[in-house]
Amino acid sequence: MWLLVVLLSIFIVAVAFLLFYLLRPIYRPLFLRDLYDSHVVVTGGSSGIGKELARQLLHEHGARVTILARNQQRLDECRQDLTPNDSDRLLCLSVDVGGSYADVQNAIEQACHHHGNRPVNILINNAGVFYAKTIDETTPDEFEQMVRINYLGAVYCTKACLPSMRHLGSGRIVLVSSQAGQLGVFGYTSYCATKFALKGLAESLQMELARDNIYVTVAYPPDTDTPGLIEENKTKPRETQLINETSGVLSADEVAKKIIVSARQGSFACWYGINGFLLACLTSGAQPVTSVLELTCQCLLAGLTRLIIVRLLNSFYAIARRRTM
Ligand SMILES: NC(=O)C1=CN([C@@H]2O[C@H](COP(=O)(O)OP(=O)(O)OC[C@H]3O[C@@H](n4cnc5c(N)ncnc54)[C@H](OP(=O)(O)O)[C@@H]3O)[C@@H](O)[C@H]2O)C=CC1
Ligand SMILES: CCCCCCCCCCCCCCCC(=O)[C@@H](N)CO
Repeated sequence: MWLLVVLLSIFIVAVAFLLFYLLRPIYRPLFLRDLYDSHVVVTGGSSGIGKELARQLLHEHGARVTILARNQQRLDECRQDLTPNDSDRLLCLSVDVGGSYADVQNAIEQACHHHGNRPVNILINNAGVFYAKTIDETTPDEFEQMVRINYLGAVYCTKACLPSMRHLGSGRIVLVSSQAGQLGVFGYTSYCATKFALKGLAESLQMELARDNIYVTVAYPPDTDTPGLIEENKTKPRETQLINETSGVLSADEVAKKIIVSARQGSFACWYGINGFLLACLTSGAQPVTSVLELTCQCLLAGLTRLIIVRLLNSFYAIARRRTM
């Protein structure tokens, strides 16, 4: 008798799991309804984190996506990879986001027009360049390029998308910073500054948008396995590499996934792993509160995270002092 009950229970659980799995295509769109057919602009969407964001948004959330990046050949390849059947749900436009504001504005207008005059529901400012070099090795031109693309690019795209978001009465703006936007790191004098700048931008912006039902998210990924990182590693000082290893390397897939979740929830900070969590507590400063649980952790862990970072800084400074040359 008991054996029968146990076998029956196992059978019921197995059938439930099978149904749960088989019915995924039907119930998933119900949960993801809020992104289905919405218009998401991903800057720097032709490579790495941006490409993965575009892929997930298109294929897992049913969104309409516009990718902005410069290199036309890379955009064409990306289009082939993401939509081999040439769907009109993906638009790839060549524009330098850190170039002229008029060009960016024009690209955003074109994007809205292409997607049936849908305003931009979510803007993900992800385009970025990074050269890991000390201040002596970084050229003035590289400093300027990083400020233009990493900072001004985000300002221009945000400014161009805001009027239509305001008109719609809702929206999300994501700024892809980095853990190097939360603490200064050897070899990132130019890069860190542009990533710190995004937090200042985000805090002021969120205050200005308080009445508009538009939420700002800042993402702080650690090293992420992308073509950009492979390029960066070619010139990365050993010191920078050793410091970055503290937080390990993530896949672009993991990084993109949490950016999408955080943007949907309207969380102000998007962090990764235990180091990311502790850094987010340590650097929460005067940022807006979007989760009571996070606020509780920030208050309770303030002293402890400061002690942890001072301990770590000692080891980072030891690495920096050992430099020979
Ligand atoms: N990979 C990592 O370790 C980490 C990355 N980040 C940040 O994540 C973002 C993406 O990084 P990742 O995926 O590695 O980068 P990749 O180098 O792999 O890709 C960068 C993308 O940005 C585009 N881009 C660069 N400059 C411009 C520009 N002026 N106008 C428009 N598009 C531009 C590139 O296309 P094109 O050159 O054709 O314009 C490309 O599509 C960056 O902001 C980076 O700082 C944060 C933490 C860690
Ligand atoms: C109390 C808190 C403890 C937390 C530990 C902090 C560890 C610091 C590690 C710094 C990692 C910086 C990665 C930058 C990645 C990046 O942006 C480049 N790859 C360029 O793209």
